[in-house]
Amino acid sequence: MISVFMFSFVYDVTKFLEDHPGGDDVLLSATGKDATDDFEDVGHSTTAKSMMDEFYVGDIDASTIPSKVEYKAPNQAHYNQDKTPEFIIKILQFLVPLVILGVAVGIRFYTKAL
Ligand code: HEM
Repeated sequence: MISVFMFSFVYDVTKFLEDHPGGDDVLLSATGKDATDDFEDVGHSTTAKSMMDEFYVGDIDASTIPSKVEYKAPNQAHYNQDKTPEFIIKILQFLVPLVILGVAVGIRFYTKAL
């Protein structure tokens, strides 16, 4: 049985797969999850909605729906891949441009003097 869950009801769409105007792939990908939003997003006609009675097999037992699990970011320190202490990186970020600038000014000064 290929069933989709919508509006707190279960529908068996096994026999409808080949006849569904939207194709069988959308029904198959909606199987085993709440397809209410997918169904609503398509903007199914009232004819489509009345057809659903044909495929109704039962109500969803609300007690079996898992409560929504909120994502919690793992509580771990920032991973420093190259193991270089952060303060050295900060000093280098400041020093490297200064050194480049110094070398550039030095070259300019030296070539001008010649
Ligand atoms: C028992 C459940 C369903 C029935 C009876 C049904 C029926 C229909 C019907 C009659 C149409 C033709 C257009 C219309 O009259 O609205 C249609 C189109 C469509 N349906 Fe369903 N449908 C069902 C479930 C679903 C689900 C769960 C999805 C998505 C996961 C879906 C996706 C689509 C798509 C993408 C179209 C094509 C829309 C278009 O080309 O404009 N349907 N369906």
